[in-house]
Amino acid sequence: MSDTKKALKYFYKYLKPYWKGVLIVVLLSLVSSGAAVIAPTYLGRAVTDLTTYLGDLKKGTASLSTFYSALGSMLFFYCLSMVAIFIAWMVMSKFNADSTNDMRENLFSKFQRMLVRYFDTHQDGKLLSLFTSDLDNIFNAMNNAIFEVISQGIRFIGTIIIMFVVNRQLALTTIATTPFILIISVVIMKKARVYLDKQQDEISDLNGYITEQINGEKVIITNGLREDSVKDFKKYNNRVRSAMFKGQFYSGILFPLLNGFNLLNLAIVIAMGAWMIMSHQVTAAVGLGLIVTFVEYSQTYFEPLTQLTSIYSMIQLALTGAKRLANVESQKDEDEVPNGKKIDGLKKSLKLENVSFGYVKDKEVLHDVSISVDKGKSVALVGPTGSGKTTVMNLINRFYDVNSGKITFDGTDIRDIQLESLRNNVGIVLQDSILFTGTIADNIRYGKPEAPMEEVVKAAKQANIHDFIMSLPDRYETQVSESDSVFSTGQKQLISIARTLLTDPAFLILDEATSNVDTVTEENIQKAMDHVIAGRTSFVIAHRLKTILNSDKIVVLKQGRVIEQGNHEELLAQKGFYYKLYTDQTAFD
Ligand SMILES: Nc1ncnc2c1ncn2[C@@H]1O[C@H](COP(=O)(O)OP(=O)(O)OP(=O)(O)O)[C@@H](O)[C@H]1O
Repeated sequence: MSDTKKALKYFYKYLKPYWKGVLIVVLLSLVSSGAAVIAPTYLGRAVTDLTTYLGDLKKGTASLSTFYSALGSMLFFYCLSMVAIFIAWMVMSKFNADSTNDMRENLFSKFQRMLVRYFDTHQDGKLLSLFTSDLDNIFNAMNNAIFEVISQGIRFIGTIIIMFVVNRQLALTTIATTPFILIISVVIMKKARVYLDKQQDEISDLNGYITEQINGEKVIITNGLREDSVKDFKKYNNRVRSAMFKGQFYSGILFPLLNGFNLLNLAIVIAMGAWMIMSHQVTAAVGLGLIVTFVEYSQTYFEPLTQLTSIYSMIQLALTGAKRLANVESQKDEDEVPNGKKIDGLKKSLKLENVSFGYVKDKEVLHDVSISVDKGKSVALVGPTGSGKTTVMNLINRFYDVNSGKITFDGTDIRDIQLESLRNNVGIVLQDSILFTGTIADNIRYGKPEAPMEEVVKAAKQANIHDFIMSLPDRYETQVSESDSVFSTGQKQLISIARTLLTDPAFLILDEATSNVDTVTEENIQKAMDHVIAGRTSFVIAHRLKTILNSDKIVVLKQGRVIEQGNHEELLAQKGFYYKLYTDQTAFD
C-alpha cells in the first residue's frame, strides 16, 4: 500500500465514528461555498443596475429598487456563508478533538500490546515523537485543513460551473492558465513532499538523540563530553533545519507563485471584458457588470488553489504523521495465546531444553542451552558480561521467543500457556528497577493494588527496605517521582523486590543490580535475596558471586553456552571457569 493510501486509510478509520459531524461540516461547507459563489452574481447585477440607473437619470425613468434588491441579496449570501462557516467550525473542532484523542489513546494502548522487541529497537525519543510532533501535526491539519479542503474544493467546482452559466467566454479566459499552473504545482509539491517527510524523520531522530543524551547526562559529564554532546546535537539539529528549510521553501513557493498567476489572470479577464464591450458584443452596462463579476470569480477561482498550496505543508506533515502512526498500528502484537493453558503455580520444574536464540537473524546469542529449575530450588546464572544471562530471563518471560528448543513450565511449552497466566506466575525483578510516580506504598502494591497495608509492610520487611522507608519523614506515603528521586539504585531494587514479593509469584527471576550499590545496600540486597529465595523457586542472574553462594545450583554461561553446572563447592572443586571467576572476584573484595 502506498504511503498516502496508508495515511488516508488511517484518517478514514478515525473519522468514521464521527461521520455525522463530518457530514454536517460537508453540508455546511456546501451552503457556505454555494452562498459565496452566488454572492458575486448579485455584485455584478448591482453594478449593472447602478450603471443603468445612471444612464436612465437623464431620461427621468431612473429607479434604484433593483440595485437595492441586488445589494440586499449579495449581503444575505455573504452572511449566510459566514454563519455556515461559524457553525461548521464549531462542529469540526469537537470531532477533531475527539478523534485525535482516540488516536492518542489507541497509540498508547498499542504500545501496551506490542512486542518488547519494538521497544528494544526504537529510541524513547522517537516513540515520544509520535505523541508530540506527529499527533500535533495531525491535530493542526485537521483543525485548519479539513474544512479548507472541503470548502475550497466545493468553491472551486461551484465557481467553474457558475462562471460558465454567467459567461462562457470569460469563464474560459479565467481557467485558461490552469493546466499550466497545475503542472508547476504538482512538480513543486512532489519536491516539497520529499523534504517534509524527511523533516519528520529528522525531528524524530533529533528527539531520540535528546532523550538519549538527557538520560546519559551523568555519563556525559563524567567523561567531559558536554561540548561533544552539543556538537553532535548541532549535527542533528542542522539536519532538521536543512530538511525544514527545503520542505517549507518548496511548499511555500507555491503560494506567491499562484498569487502572481492570479494577478496576471485578473489583467487578462479585465482586458477580455473590455474587448467584449469595445467590440460591441455586450453593452457597456452589461460588460462592466461582467468585468466586476469575473474579477470576483477570478479571485474565488484562484483562492482554493492558493489556499490549498498555503496549507500544503500542513497537510503533508499530517499525512506523514498518519503514515507513521499507521505503521505503529500495523506492528505485531504480543501473542496472548487466548486458548492456551492456564497455570496455577509451579508443581515440578521449569526447564530450558536445548534453547537457541538470537535477537537478530544470523547472530545467535544462546546456543543449545539446557537448564532445569526444580520447585523450591534456587538456581543462579553466572557468567561474564554479554554471555546471555539477561537473555535467558527475556525468554522465560516470553519477551522474546526461542528460535529452537523450548522452555517448559511443568512440561508445558510456555508458548502454549496464556500469556497473562504465564506472567502472573513468573515474577521479575529487573536490574534497572523502575519506580512509578506515586507513594512508596503504591509502588510496592503495584502488581496487587488491593493489598492491605500489613502485606505491604511485610513485603518491605522481607525485602529489607522497611527500616529505610520508616526513616523517611512521610514513611510509606513518601512521594516517588523521577524528578526528585531520593533512592539509590540498590534501594530502588529493594522496593522492586518488595513489589514482586507481594505478588508472591510461583517462579521468581531476579536480575541483580550491578551499579551504584553501596556496601550497606549490598548487604541488604544479600539479606533480601536470602529471604526471597528461601523455599521459593527462583532464578537469580548474579553479577556478584557473593550473593549466590548458597544457591542450590549455579549455572555458568559463557558466550551463550552452558559450560559448567553444580553447587558452589562442586564448581570450585572443578577448578574450571567458575573457580577462576570466583577467585578473580574475591581477590577484589
Ligand atoms: N535487544 C537486543 N537486541 C540485540 N542484541 C541484544 C539485545 N540484548 C542483548 N543483546 C546481545 O545479546 C548478547 C547477550 O546479552 P545479555 O544481555 O543476555 O548478556 P548478559 O550476560 O546479561 O550481560 P550483562 O552481565 O552485561 O548484563 C550480547 O551480545 C548482547 O549484545
